[in-house]
Amino acid sequence: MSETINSPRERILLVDDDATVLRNFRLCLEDEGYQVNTAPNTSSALAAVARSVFDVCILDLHIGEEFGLDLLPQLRAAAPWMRIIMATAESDAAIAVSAMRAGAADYLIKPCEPEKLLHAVAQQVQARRLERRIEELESSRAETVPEQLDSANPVMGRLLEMARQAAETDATVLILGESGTGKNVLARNIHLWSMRRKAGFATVNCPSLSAELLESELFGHVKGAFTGAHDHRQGRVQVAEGGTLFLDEIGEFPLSLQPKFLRFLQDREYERVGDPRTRTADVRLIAATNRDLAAAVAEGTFRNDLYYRLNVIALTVPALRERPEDIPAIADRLLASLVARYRRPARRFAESARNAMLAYSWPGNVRELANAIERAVILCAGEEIAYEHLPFAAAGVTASLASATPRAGDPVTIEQLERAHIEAVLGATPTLDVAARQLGIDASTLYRKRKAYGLG
Ligand SMILES: Nc1ncnc2c1ncn2[C@@H]1O[C@H](COP(=O)(O)OP(=O)(O)OP(=O)(O)O)[C@@H](O)[C@H]1O
Repeated sequence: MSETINSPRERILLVDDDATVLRNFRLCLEDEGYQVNTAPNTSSALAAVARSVFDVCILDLHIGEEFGLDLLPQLRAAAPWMRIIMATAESDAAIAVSAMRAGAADYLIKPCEPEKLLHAVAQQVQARRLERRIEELESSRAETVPEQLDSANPVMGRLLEMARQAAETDATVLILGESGTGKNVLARNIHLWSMRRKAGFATVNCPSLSAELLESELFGHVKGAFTGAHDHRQGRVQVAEGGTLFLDEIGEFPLSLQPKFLRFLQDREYERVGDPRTRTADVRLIAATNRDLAAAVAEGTFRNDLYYRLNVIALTVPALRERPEDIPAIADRLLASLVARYRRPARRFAESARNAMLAYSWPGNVRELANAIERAVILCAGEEIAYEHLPFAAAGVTASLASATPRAGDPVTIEQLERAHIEAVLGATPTLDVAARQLGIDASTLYRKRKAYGLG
């Protein structure tokens, strides 16, 4: 599949044996921006529905020798979400009633003026959009408005720039980074920055399901496909049609299902569980993981070819300790939203709290910061959140460190500032080498400075 700029356009299927009607309807609908496919008989209509996802179908009552009302239940079974408008040359109330009973959404009398056709289609498209929106809301996480993403940190700033550029294309994006750094948030923002923003964003949480259930969750299943499959079910791929499919924790994707997923990634083709018909999807893929996928490939738990297919644009979200300059702004935003949620009096952070938040290494990243602030908002009875309200005691950041840590602009010497910075970085990183890389100096220089400042 080509990686092109794509807008979410509703797909319409026209089923009619009259070539002139097909042509006229098609031109009229395409002019309006719809994506239109035509089928001159029932078998090609069923084949089209099996291949692609349509939002609306205009079904002629008489298709040559065939009767549209006979095809209606088959179309409904193959594509229960598709809104069907029956079209006929005669105004016959009895047929209209039968069509509606059989599941048609509307009824159109031919010949009809373009305005009438467009009006009827627009009504059904609107209904489909609403349904999709509900499906999307149900499938997405509780907080549907993604957090604002900007950064004062140059590495994170470049990453956001790349993410915005990638959002304009259909390229697959792989988001890497420690747990809690905001990979989900970034994925949802990429969707919102893209042309696909009006269509669905569906998340699949890979580790929460067995290989069988994950396959059905992704691609859907038909009734009776396996024990417990009491009904047809559309997969997340279909919920995301025209939009974005987000695979969270792709590193945990079951090895046995990886070949099927690789094929989907390459061709956007798939089958529902229990249904041999091949379908195509129009979705953009974003995947995220906190695992080292290259290591998983080396261990044999992740397919090499899948890794290369996913790794088109890789964005590594830095840990919070690597972008401390973002802590104040994120903390302020979190404070404002949590205060509103809990209707609590806290309005600002005391200096001691700000210093402690800057000095701490946040191994759980933004998630841990959010939890700490949530706790503080609940505990704080006044307007100012102080060091005491933050859950640091157990984490090893002392009040004296917090209150004594100098910041840029404070009336302190460069040495005092350097010492505090080195101490904080040493506390936040696992090894001297990592600390040296973060500080932008070589390990031997850091070793000397550590000794000189008496930092152990
Ligand atoms: N820039 C931000 N501003 C405010 N809150 C944020 C920001 N980034 C992340 N968060 C919050 O931090 C928490 C963790 O974010 P998210 O779930 O996106 O992280 P993740 O990297 O996907 O985590 P995991 O790897 O565990 O799935 C969420 O509650 C999210 O709302």
